[in-house]
Amino acid sequence: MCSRDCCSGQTGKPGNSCADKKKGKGLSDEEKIVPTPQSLLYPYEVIQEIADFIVKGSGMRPRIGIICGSGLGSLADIIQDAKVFEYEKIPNFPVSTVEGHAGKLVVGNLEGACVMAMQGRFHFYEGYPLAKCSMPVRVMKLCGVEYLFATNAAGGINPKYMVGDIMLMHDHVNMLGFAGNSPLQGPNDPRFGPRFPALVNSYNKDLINKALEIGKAMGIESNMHVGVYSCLGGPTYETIAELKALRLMGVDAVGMSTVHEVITARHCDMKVFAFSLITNKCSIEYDDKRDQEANHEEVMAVAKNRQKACCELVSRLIREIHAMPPSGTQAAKTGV
Ligand SMILES: O=P(O)(O)O[C@H]1O[C@H](CO)[C@@H](O)[C@H]1O
Ligand code: HPA
Repeated sequence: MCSRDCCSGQTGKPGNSCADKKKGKGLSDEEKIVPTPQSLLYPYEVIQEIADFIVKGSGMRPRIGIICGSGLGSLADIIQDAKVFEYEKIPNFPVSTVEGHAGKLVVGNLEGACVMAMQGRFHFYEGYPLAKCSMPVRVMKLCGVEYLFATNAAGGINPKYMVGDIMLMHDHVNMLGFAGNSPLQGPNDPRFGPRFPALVNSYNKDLINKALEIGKAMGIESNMHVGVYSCLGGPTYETIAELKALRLMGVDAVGMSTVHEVITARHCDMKVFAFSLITNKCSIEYDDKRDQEANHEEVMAVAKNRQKACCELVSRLIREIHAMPPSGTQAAKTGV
């Protein structure tokens, strides 16, 4: 008997079990054109298999997960005693298709803490459903990760933001959610989290405050902000009218990622720290004479220039977390 929501109560009917559907047997025309709900793409057991592969393959049980934004892959290069998994070699893992996203998962030690870092994330515009884009966050959870560090390259809408500044995210506007899309769409598996997760206080205030202190100690406080990020579907950069609308909504920085990862992390009760590296200023006036069209080469170049500061911020924050006692039972597990 299958316990999944998609076929519970249907066990007596040939062609209606998950196994039959996988084999493509007995589907009506109507069923064939109905898309699979997002949450059924990666059932708990498949996520568990991927997590087991990583924990066994690395011999480590990470406590902190890092997602490297465009051009910020060097965050994973500073990990020591690293075990590197290419995405192609991880069972059931998607592949990275965007320049500046190497497609490697790095597990090792950073500032004494065991971490796992994604050198390459998955975006909606690559053609992946949101649940697939954020599936690695659930893998992190089942590996034992308590803290998600999500980083991104973003355009600065707040006129005070300069190229190279760092914006600590304290909230988001989920534009893909406004359009009716969510990584949590479909039957809910309570082993991950509740049907209706709350998202207020998603971005851990203690970690934001610690990061601000670290920024001060690094002498970059005037290049650091706390603000609101919004994710659009991409791959086009925004029109001026869209940027004006986002600014009216209180958005400070815009990108094409992170929000669905944060939603997935909060659903399974991970603590979240996220920041945007401002790689370009978004022009929100039609008569702006400056040549400010966003482009990915510029995004990558700015990220490369600022990677040292980003690495230092992440390292120092991880050092502080490592000094704190583990909060959950998962984290209390050491070794494999
Ligand atoms: O959000 P990350 O992955 O850092 O990348 C940002 O940079 C790319 C556009 O230049 C988009 O993918 C946008 O989301
Ligand atoms: N818009 C959307 N995504 C981005 C941008 C931008 O201006 N810069 C980097 N990623």
